[in-house]
Amino acid sequence: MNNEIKICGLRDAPALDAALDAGADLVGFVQFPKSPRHIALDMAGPLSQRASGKALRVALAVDPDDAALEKILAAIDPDILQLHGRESPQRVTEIRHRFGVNVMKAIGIADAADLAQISVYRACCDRILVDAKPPAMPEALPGGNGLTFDWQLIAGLDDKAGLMLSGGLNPANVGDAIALTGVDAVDVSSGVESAPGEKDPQRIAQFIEAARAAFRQRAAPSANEKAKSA
Ligand SMILES: O=C(O)c1ccccc1N[C@@H]1O[C@H](COP(=O)(O)O)[C@@H](O)[C@H]1O
Repeated sequence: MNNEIKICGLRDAPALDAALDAGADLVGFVQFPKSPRHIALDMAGPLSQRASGKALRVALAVDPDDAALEKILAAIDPDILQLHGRESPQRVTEIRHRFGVNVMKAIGIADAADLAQISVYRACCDRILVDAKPPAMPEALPGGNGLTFDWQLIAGLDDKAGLMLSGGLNPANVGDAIALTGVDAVDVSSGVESAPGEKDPQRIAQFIEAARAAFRQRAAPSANEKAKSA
């Protein structure tokens, strides 16, 4: 993973095109009927085809059984399956082997104790997504709640390889999130919307511009380093 930006929860061609035109590296299609970002498979399939070859296509599912997965993978043909539920490491391993799909497992982070899950899932996943832990309310979604968590927890990790940061990111805070945590990849959903499920093309472009600027800034040598090498 190298300086990647994912725009998730795309439900129509204008929103998808806004993400692709602005340079999104990954685009996500949510398969979770309780979410305002859920998209029916007969619509997700053509959208995914439209993105093929332009960005990596991510299908997001929450504790899917094999029958649901078969349908999701057949319709969306994703490059990556994002598992955003309570899937155990054993279930993730089973899914990867049974379906031959790359898996990104979402891990909810609220405090330092949650970080242990990163190494547990690293052993069985292709990528890890760190997200804010959902609030303990029956109506809360497993993700897409627009909530941030303490980024210092990620900043303090020795190994950030393969980590994608999400949770409450938006055009105004993504630059700080990248600078502070040092991650190579970010993901956003509700932070680029005008209303739940309604993507805002301008906010998508602003988010991608801000994230790219932060990645560039990090790659640029500091004035101190320049002076030393002169
Ligand atoms: O977006 C949703 O509705 C959703 C539903 C169920 C599981 C995950 C969901 N979204 C993912 O959550 C994170 C953070 O989202 P946000 O930026 O805080 O809104 C992101 O990976 C979304 O793809």
